[in-house]
Amino acid sequence: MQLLGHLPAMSAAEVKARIARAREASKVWRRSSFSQRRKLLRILLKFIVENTETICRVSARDSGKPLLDAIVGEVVVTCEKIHWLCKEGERYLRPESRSSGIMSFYKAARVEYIPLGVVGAIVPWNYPFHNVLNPLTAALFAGNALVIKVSEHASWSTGYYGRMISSALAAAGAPSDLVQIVTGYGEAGNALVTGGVDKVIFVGSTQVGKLVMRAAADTLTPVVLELGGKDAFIVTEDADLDQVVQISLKAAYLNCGQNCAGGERFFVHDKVYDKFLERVTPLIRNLRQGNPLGPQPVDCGAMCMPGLAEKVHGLVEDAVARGALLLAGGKLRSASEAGGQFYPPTLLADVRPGMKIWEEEVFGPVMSVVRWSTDDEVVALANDCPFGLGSSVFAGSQRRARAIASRLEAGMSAINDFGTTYMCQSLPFGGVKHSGFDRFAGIEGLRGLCVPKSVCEDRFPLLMKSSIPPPWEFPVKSNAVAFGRSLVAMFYGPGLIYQAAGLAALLHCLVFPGAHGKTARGAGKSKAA
Ligand SMILES: NC(=O)c1ccc[n+]([C@@H]2O[C@H](COP(=O)([O-])OP(=O)(O)OC[C@H]3O[C@@H](n4cnc5c(N)ncnc54)[C@H](O)[C@@H]3O)[C@@H](O)[C@H]2O)c1
Repeated sequence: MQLLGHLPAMSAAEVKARIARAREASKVWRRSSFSQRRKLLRILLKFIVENTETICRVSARDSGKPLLDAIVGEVVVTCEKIHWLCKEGERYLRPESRSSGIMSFYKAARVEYIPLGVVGAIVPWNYPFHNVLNPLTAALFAGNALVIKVSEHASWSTGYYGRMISSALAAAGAPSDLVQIVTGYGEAGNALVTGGVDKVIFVGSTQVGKLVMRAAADTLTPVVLELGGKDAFIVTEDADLDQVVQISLKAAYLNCGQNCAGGERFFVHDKVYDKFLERVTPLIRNLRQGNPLGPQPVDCGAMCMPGLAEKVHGLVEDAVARGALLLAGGKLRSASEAGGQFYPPTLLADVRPGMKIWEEEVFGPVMSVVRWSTDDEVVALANDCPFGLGSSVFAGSQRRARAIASRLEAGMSAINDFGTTYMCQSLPFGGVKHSGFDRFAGIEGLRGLCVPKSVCEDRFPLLMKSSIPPPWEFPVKSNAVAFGRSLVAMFYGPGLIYQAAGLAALLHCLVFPGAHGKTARGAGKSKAA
């Protein structure tokens, strides 16, 4: 809650000017080779590896997260992404052959992945470094320019990160205007959506996602919506509790719970419910919270967005008033008293439908525990939620965990683990229901930053070309329809006899153009017709 500096709240005109600069740069970069793009990413990667701690300290100062959370959530995932793009990105952006079907058997078909041009990204404050590098690395690798609007709650760090990006562009010989960072409020974000970019990747709340989609409709700008989440974390009676306990704490309290794909709803089987609570309660009560840049290591840091601690506390109070058990945390201190906006790691047991916390995204350090006893029941409880981003299922048998996960309404499922679908950068990231649609990251997300252009050409140009068959030439002949019917029967008829009859009828049409009435009967003509 201290002033770090000032940055411009850009006007719509300034945002448009940034898009125009990016547009010019994109015209150069779209012709770059994959090896040039890899060179740029490797320069970034080298800088990140050599300056990991500084990157984390800058993120901690801007967002209040502990350094370890920054290493895991900001640096490791970014390095993993760059590594994946360099290793496999080209394979998925090269032209891809496709089958040409029956009628076009003499054609070669393929998809070419053409850079979109200028990608616009609007991102939140929870991971100031990764939220910038995530769209940046993919958009540039796919041959685009990027205009990125960072959050008004985490803009200061873009000074350092922006210098890193500019230096990397210069060192790689890429156009200096290829990446434009926009600072400001919602109006600047709106100007980006309506300012003529070729696609918008919006990462933020469901509420603002709807505004973005509405604004994008005017210009028919495609949008990817990566919205809120309220992930289910399911524990069966035979799960390995030693493994589950520590992972569940990370799922709930990493980055002080400010994760879109964070564990919020912990469904624990009746038979191990009390044991689970006995194990996690003392650990949660003993988590150390404080200044992430102080002399002592801390387990939990601060909340970033002003007012978020009050909002989280409101949800906890409502749950307790409606019968939930408060087993740890749950006390709100003022920012001046606490030395910042801190909300303690909180544990609620016996959470049930009807409480606000059952439905609303918390986006804070609260583990809500729910009791269940049959697999059908837990699937129904987990799916009783407006969000559907990530999920985790822990069971003694991987088969049972997989069976439960397959029934969850979620974009991602980690089996006997948490968050691994995000670490595997070849996988698409995204949700269902109010968590948004379309995918960012992974093969699908990378290709989504391109126009998938369909191309079809002659497979043997010297031997065979398209020509209009005589019955169909203008003016069309009287046997044109009979010829068409024969063709359909020959290619798609059910069985060889039917197809042979079609071929005979087709030849008859060609040899006796005037005798169509008799010849086509029976071949390709249904009884009803
Ligand atoms: N699914 C994901 O990948 C993902 C990742 C991180 C966070 N989130 C979600 O983000 C939310 C928290 O972030 P937040 O509070 O910054 O979200 P937010 O929706 O308030 O803001 C996100 C961004 O949108 C901008 N914005 C605000 N009004 C706008 C408008 N009218 N037009 C265009 N842009 C506008 C903001 O300035 C900010 O940069 C949570 O709901 C969380 O679940 C989702």
